[in-house]
Amino acid sequence: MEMKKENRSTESEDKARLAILELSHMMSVPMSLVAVIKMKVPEAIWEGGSNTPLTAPQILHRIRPQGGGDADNLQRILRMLTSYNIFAEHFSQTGERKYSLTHIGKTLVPDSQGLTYASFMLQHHQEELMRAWQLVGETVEDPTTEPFMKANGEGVLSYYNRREDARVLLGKSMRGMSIPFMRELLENYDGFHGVETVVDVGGNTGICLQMIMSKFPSVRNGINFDLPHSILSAPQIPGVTHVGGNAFDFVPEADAIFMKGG
Ligand SMILES: C[S@@+](CC[C@H](N)C(=O)[O-])C[C@H]1O[C@@H](n2cnc3c(N)ncnc32)[C@H](O)[C@@H]1O
Repeated sequence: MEMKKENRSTESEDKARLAILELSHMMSVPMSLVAVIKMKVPEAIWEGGSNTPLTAPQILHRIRPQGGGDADNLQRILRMLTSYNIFAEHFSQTGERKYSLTHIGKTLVPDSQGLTYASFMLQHHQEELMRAWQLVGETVEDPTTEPFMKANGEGVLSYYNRREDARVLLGKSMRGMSIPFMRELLENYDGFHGVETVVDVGGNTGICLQMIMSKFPSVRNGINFDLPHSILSAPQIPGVTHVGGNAFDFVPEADAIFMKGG
């Protein structure tokens, strides 16, 4: 029997329903990604560059050599992340599912310098930030206090000031993201020729400044300017002075200002 036209959904309505279902489950993607990073699944598969496709029990054996764990649940997580192109799925002749890393998955494995995007993912999904995200609507309904403060009983600056582990994670996440980016940028940009003093506003550990100065010897003075808590863990870098302050109040003088966000 033919359905009445008004009861039939259009193709775009079908797509809309699928899209809203996917959005409703979106949380499963970052949470599963964080879980596999914490369990060191990408390193277990990569194993020094072999990237050999492995079954879930084989991966479990590598991450838990002492035994235990649930391979079926690990496989569920791997299959879901495969649909987001983190892992590639391979079928053996006996029908077993095996998993290797895609190019995206490989970004979660530390390179020869220990750099990885895994720290960036962990930084953005730490418990205190996740609690604040649950209150994002309050920025509209009651913007008098920032969500981080409402959720955690202290402001974000005080949190990073107090928690060295959080500062270290932030530093690692910035390095993992910024060093590959800066390598690429400095290969193609030569605007620092002849410049003597550069201030990096929001420079965090000062790594971008260090890379600029090693490519452009004319830059003899680097000023790494960041909020006071951020420069607490900044390492000593020859030629770089770490200055604490708020860019909305002042920015130290220099020949050139550099600024790069995450
Ligand atoms: C996303 S990180 C970028 C770090 C670095 N530029 C990089 O690309 O690796 C942003 C930095 O800006 C700093 N920041 C945020 N607000 C600031 C302000 N008002 N004044 C100075 N620094 C600030 C943060 O502390 C943090 O280190």
